[in-house]
Amino acid sequence: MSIASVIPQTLTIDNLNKTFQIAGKSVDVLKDINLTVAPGEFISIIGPSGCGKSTLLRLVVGLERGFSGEIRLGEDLIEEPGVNRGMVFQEARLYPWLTIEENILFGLGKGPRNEEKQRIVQEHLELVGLAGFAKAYPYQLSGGMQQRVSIARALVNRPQVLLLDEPFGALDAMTRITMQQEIIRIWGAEKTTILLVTHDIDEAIFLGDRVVVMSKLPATTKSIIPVDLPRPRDRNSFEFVKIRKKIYTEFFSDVELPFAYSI
Ligand SMILES: Nc1ncnc2c1ncn2[C@@H]1O[C@H](COP(=O)(O)OP(=O)(O)OP(=O)(O)O)[C@@H](O)[C@H]1O
Repeated sequence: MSIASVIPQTLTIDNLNKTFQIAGKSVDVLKDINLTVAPGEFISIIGPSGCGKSTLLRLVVGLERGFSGEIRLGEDLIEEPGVNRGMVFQEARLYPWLTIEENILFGLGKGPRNEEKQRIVQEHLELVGLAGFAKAYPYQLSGGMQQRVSIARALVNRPQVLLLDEPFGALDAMTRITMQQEIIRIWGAEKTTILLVTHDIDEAIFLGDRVVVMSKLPATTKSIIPVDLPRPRDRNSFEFVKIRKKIYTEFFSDVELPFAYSI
């Protein structure tokens, strides 16, 4: 049975604009972003470096203030962090002096009673395939295992929306592919809505129900490409390669390349 008991609601991003002050100048980073994410949908987000992908996730998780437009989960406006959203960053960000179970417990906060907390932590360790590592310390785990712990910590409050900011960026190619399969397994079990930022176009297609391609600054949603392929996906299938080509074309349409490059 799934750990999640809360049915995810629609995430709505309406006319979102975000400006930063950088070196005394106003820089428009996000411009008129509109995106409606269905409950349980998996959205991949790609775009040029510095276009505002992380900013978008930080706005959805409630870490960033001072924007115009609206972000809603169901009927509720998002204005600050809350347990209905969890975030995983590129690096695992675990506390090195705490064991794996203590790291996950830390994410759980004050809510449940002690025995209940132990049960929840154990369930999440099993969910991410680390049942035997409760008493280990982060330094005793590989990078991929540490990242699984941070996924467990983000899921422990049963968030409706999981925000993944290049979560596999620091991993080697082999571990990365394993983690992609793991996240699909966890998503299948939990039915959590997921927004994933990645620089890897294949990863975006392998994982997402739709791929959002953002433009360079000020970033808009340049195109949203559905990936209507059954899972598990074959990265070498004709249909996959066709979508990859379409996304490459979209991705590079406003980017000047420093050398001759054929897509
Ligand atoms: N706290 C901040 N204060 C001022 N400017 C910021 C802040 N955070 C981000 N920015 C600026 O906003 C823009 C977008 O940054 P962001 O990190 O969201 O981009 P990104 O698309 O995630 O980049 P990358 O793909 O390289 O990780 C950049 O120009 C950055 O300098």
